[in-house]
Amino acid sequence: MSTTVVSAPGKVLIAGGYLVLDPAYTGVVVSTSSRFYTVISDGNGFNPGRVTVKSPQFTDGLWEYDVNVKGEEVEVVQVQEGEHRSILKPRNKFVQLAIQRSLLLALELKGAASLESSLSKGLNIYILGANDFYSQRSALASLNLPRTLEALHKLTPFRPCNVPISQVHKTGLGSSAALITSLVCALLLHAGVVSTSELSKAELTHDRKLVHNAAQYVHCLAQGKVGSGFDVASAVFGSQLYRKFGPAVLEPLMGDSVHAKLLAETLRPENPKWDHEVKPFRLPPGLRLMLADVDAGSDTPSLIGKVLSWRKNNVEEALHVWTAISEANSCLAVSLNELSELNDADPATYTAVFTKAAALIKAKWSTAFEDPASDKIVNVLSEVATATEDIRSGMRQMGILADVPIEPDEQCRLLDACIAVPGVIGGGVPGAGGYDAIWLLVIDGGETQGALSTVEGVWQSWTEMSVSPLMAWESHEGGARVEKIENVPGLVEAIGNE
Ligand SMILES: Nc1ncnc2c1ncn2[C@@H]1O[C@H](COP(=O)(O)OP(=O)(O)OP(=O)(O)O)[C@@H](O)[C@H]1O
Ligand SMILES: C[C@@](O)(CCOP(=O)(O)O)CC(=O)O
Repeated sequence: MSTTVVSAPGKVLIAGGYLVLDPAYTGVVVSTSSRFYTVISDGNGFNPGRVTVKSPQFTDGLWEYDVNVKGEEVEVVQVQEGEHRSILKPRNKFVQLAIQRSLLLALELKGAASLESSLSKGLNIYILGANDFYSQRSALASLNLPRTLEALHKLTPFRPCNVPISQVHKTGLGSSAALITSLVCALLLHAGVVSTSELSKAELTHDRKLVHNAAQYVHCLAQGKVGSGFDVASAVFGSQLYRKFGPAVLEPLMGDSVHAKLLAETLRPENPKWDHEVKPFRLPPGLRLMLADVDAGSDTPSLIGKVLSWRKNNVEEALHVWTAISEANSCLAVSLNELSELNDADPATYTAVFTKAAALIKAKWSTAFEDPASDKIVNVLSEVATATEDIRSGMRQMGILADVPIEPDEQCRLLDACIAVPGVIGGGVPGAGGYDAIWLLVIDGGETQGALSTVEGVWQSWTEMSVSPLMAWESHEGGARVEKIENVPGLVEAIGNE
């Protein structure tokens, strides 16, 4: 059987942090051009049922499993034999659960003979994350390279991190959600549960929904909790306005083991208990997402715990703040969509406005255009800017009230400096906030680079915190997708060099 390759993008929650944990609110999530890749091929046939998983970027990135189909069960046991039999090999709960539950679903939907046949030669699986998922500061420093996009492009794709997986410095793009999505989707594709043709369709097909439900389930199980799931949803479907599903749908499946029939019944897309909402979305033409990793990462679970307990103990105050943030979040989504519509209606005027606005600070926009068509476009652009400012002030207020550093002063100063650059529309702290990252929306100056290079200059010369750019922009390829291995720069080499 041929090689199966599936990629899934990372994410940036530009609006809706915390609120999206409650299905009453939606989040605006942008999926990134930086992706996780899973490559599956048949083994050499000496060990039927042996599944070998390698993550060549990590010093401990090797896990071997023996998979046995036993009646209505799929047993996945980590292989412990080898040179150092007395030392238990490290486990990878995320990977092991993805394999067990995906193959159990395949058993129910394709039958034992089909599953046994796809495992008959064993499977070799490679998992690789784009460099953006892991901080490249030390790599740049060791090569004497500056922290710039140009320098990042010089690094080998999928470069080894030279540490065990538990010690890697993640950048917040959602490595575990992108990994689980690419792995679950690749396994379901390799086992014939979903098809390349269905996954290639632009619409939200049955197959894509099944991948979503399965990946969402495995991710929740591996994390030991049902979060909002915006990260898995964007890894599967791409940029979107997301509303969380009620956790009740997964309750019957959260135990240590699960019956194949119940698994398939629960995960099938027609199950009405899957009540999440995915409204596909994309950033308007001419706007580019810029991301930077800021040195000290924050502990998201403890931030979440504190915010949720503040909300529980201060119901009215929290409702007031969340309502204001939610209104600003909606304004952001509506005005971004409106810009896309204005471009569709009159691309020439749209491009002319963007070209002129790119060179101006926001305060000058309102007086720079005289004709009504341009005026309309620049007004909506200003609404985007205002919405990002309103979101930031709401998030800062929530941080103060809940005593949590959502947009701490250091991040606030950095964002203010970036947003003052001509051509920068707005920005914020992604997701839960804290000290770990910032995002910006910038007018894409094309060849001239404009705001992009000025912002990079601000980041490079920033001394209060160490700021390092990420290469990602918005994914134009949507969510999870089937790849040809030779079309992904560096992938063959990353696997071959190992
Ligand atoms: N390249 C990889 N290969 C195998 N497993 C990986 C890889 N990257 C991440 N993982 C798995 O994902 C787990 C990390 O999950 P965790 O929830 O801490 O990350 P995250 O919060 O998604 O990361 P991020 O900071 O990128 O948002 C690791 O412990 C490991 O099990
Ligand atoms: C705080 C929260 O709403 C967003 C966390 O996002 P991030 O992992 O910081 O990008 C939690 C969640 O939605 O799971």
